[in-house]
Amino acid sequence: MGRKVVTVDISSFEDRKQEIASQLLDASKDVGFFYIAGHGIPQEDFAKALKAGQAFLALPDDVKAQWPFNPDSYLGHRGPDELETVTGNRLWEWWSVGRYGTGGYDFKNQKFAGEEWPEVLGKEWAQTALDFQEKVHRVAVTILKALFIALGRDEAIIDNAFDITSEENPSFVAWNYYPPVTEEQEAAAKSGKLPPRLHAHADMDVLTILYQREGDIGLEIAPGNEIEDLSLIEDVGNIWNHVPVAREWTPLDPKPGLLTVNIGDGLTRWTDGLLKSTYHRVRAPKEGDPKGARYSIPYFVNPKLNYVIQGPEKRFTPVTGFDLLSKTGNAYVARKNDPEKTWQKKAYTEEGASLAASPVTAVEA
Ligand SMILES: O=C(O)CCC(=O)C(=O)O
Ligand SMILES: [Fe+2]
Repeated sequence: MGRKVVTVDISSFEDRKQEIASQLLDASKDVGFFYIAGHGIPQEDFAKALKAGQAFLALPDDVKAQWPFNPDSYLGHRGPDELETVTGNRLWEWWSVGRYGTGGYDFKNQKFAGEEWPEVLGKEWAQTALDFQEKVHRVAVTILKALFIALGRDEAIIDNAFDITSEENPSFVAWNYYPPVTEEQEAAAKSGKLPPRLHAHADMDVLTILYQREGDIGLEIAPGNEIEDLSLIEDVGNIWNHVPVAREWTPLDPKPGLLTVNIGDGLTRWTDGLLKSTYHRVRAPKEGDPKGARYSIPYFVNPKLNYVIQGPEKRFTPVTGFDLLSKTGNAYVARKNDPEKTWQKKAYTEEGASLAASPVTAVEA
């Protein structure tokens, strides 16, 4: 069985709007993940952004702890307590910044409170993060406009809701770091007990633009029946909250020069379920896989803090940009702080058990 994963070339958008729009709509109604060519971002920009993230992640834990994860803005550092239950090793680490670094919210004035950057890395660091966000944001806006054109909706809505210059713009860039595989993890993997490096989830945002480092395999998607369960999207705090079992996983490996893009829960809500937010995970390394560190750079695109999104059919309750972030962020923290670790145990047992299932191959289109 194959699943069609499409590559859409978005170059010369003004001249090819309709063609790009219909290709993106097909990809988004079906698989919800696609590759983007012709995005215009040179390879050295990705290399520079990767280096910036690596520089932060290489700092000592007590330094990184100065920028703890803020569950309302979804910004900051997560990692030291993300230990998996089988071997006790750290599986995953995360650092994210928006237009104002990791600055929190000023609730009274409904905007970001001020800039906060890791000055320990020098002044250039912030500029690199800002430049990168600007470039990927442009790609995101093009894709969202194309989808709105395909749906017969006003593309000017996109310029307004995703205005990068607004003090209410909460879109952000993140770096995922998956440490090298330890001997204990290799042993656990052989007996099929190692959980995924990043467990199955759907993104909470409207759109995610993902840079995957060349050679860093492991990303898998599970489109299909599961996305029909729209009650999971109705719960805004859904991200990470439930454990999909017995899914069929399709590898979505990095392709040189292409970006990987996926529809998030926010766009599923905004289109009354038409565009699909798809489960994905980073599987545990298998025998014969590279044992080194893995990195990826997602850019999560969200509407302005007070911007309300709801589909024309009003199938889901309206939510703001702030809701999408804070409800998922706070659900994550609550789950992590559960002394019984109920969710983690369930996730690791059930997902670990389904790892052996043979994947469904991606068919190029
Ligand atoms: O590391 C990857 O390839 C995927 C990351 C991801 O799904 C996420 O950050 O939401
Ligand atoms: Fe994701």
